[in-house]
Amino acid sequence: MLNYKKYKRFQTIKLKERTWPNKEIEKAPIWCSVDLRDGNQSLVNPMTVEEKLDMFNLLVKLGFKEIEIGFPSASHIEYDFLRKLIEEELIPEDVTVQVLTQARPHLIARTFECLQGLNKAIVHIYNSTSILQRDVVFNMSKEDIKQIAIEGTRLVKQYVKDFEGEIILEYSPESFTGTEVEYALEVCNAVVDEWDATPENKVIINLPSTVEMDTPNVYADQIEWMSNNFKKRDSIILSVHPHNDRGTAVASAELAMLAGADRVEGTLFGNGERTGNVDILNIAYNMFSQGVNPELNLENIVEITDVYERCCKIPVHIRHPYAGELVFTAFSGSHQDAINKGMKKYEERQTGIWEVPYLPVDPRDLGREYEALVRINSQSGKGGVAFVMEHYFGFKLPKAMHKEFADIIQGISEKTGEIVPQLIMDKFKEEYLDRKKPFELVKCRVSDIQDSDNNTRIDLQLEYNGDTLTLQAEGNGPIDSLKKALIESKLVSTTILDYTEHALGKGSEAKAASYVKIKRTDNQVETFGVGVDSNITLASIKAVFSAINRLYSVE
Ligand SMILES: CC(=O)SCCNC(=O)CCNC(=O)[C@H](O)C(C)(C)COP(=O)(O)OP(=O)(O)OC[C@H]1O[C@@H](n2cnc3c(N)ncnc32)[C@H](O)[C@@H]1OP(=O)(O)O
Ligand SMILES: CC(C)C(=O)C(=O)O
Repeated sequence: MLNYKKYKRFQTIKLKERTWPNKEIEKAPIWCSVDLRDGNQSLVNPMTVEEKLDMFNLLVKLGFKEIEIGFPSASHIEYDFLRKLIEEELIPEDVTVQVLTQARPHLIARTFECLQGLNKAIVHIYNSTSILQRDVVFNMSKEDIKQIAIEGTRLVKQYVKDFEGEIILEYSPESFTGTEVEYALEVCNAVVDEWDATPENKVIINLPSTVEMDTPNVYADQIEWMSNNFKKRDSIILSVHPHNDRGTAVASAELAMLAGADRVEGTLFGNGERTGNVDILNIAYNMFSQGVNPELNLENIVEITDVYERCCKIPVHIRHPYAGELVFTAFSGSHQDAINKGMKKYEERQTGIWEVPYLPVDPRDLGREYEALVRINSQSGKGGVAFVMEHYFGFKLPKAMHKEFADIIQGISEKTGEIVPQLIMDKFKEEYLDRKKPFELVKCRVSDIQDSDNNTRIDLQLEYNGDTLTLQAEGNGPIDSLKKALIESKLVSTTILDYTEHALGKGSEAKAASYVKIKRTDNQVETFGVGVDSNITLASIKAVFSAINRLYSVE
């Protein structure tokens, strides 16, 4: 049995009048990407300077205005990367870079050395305040730990005096979720005081769930409690930095925003220590899917995925929210049917409001294609096959024909697994368009006539079981004339039950696709036939022979 008694629950807080459950996310927070720092420090092989630059450029393109570019005092690569950004003037004017350092004198000194020449930066200092780390890592009292934060702030302040650019301070009581809130508050208030923060010169107080330890509602309570109890709330930008140990970082960030967070730190696809940071794309697309402007340029998820996979060397999972290869794909019949119908209604209604079953967002808004919405295997149904025929090849099969063709396709997919669109089309040709036995239409002339009973004459040349046949008849229209010619030939006995057609393609290249449903009167078997031709009359005649060939093919 699992030894669950080995674990204890961390204290929750008893918030009496929490307000966050009644709120909604109405605007984007200040986003800060920590891909180049928290994301990078968790990689098997941290990014090279070139890869960091690729990632930085992507983040700028996505519209991040605050980017933690690294921990310059940690390594040469980190240091050199910031120097490159500064010396080659690669930081756009509206982007503020952020650098992380422990609240330790030599690391702060090195950080400021690296920052020289920059107009504006966020200097992010941290020390762990958690009960556990105070004990096992530092073996220090609460007061001593608070002094690390105060001393770090004092040092930054000193360096700022000789620094030509603007410095914003960010302070993180690292492992906040393992810290008593009262103590975290005491440390943060001390930093705010030491910095002399004012509403005009705000300090960023970042409350990380360095390790996600509880359900998102507990994190939200902690954030709301802190937000309500800061001495100088108006002088603070309240930031959160959720990790994903329990797999609920996105929910934690969202509830924290309801609870008062102004700013969210996270990464693309949630890369970061252990199970990662919060996935900023996920939160942003969630907002977008609820009609809230995420204030990031997220139109091209394919490009975002490519750069991320290249720089981090981590593949994006096929089921990753919004980005995964399969997240807009249905294999199962009932989902395919609902998507197919929903897409048709969406196109017909033209309301501009997206409402399609199973698809929380329009894949095209993210730079994804509709084709991948439906893929066919043995779990698929007739709606899915019809969707593929229409969206890949332009054939709008009549509703009554869906089952007939889907059954043929399922017969194959049950044996072979997934069946790709081109194979579906190949089968469609084999079954309907290319049948030449027992009848092959060699020539066909349809002419208008002046007759009291009939207005059309048809002349046909056919190959039939190795013989050449010529048939002709008069009727009201081409199909009626054809029907009469076939009856007179006595080779078949059929009734035409249904007929539809539509244009295939556009402009001068357009063809007609015709569908007929025919019944064999001797055995009552019914089937569809399909004909395609640039001449609409010929398309319908071909459709009749397609159906007849299907009905008589086994003889
Ligand atoms: C939650 C987070 O993600 S925080 C960010 C973590 N990121 C990184 O650590 C990546 C970059 N880090 C590094 O390159 C290195 O760890 C450095 C440069 C920061 C420090 O390197 P070193 O001093 O050689 O080693 P190390 O990290 O093991 O230092 C541990 C010491 O720092 C102390 N320490 C750790 N954090 C702090 C802090 N915020 N303030 C003061 N002391 C600290 C520890 O108590 C320990 O002290 P001890 O040597 O007396 O036992
Ligand atoms: C430095 C801090 C913000 C951090 O990365 C964390 O706590 O996870």
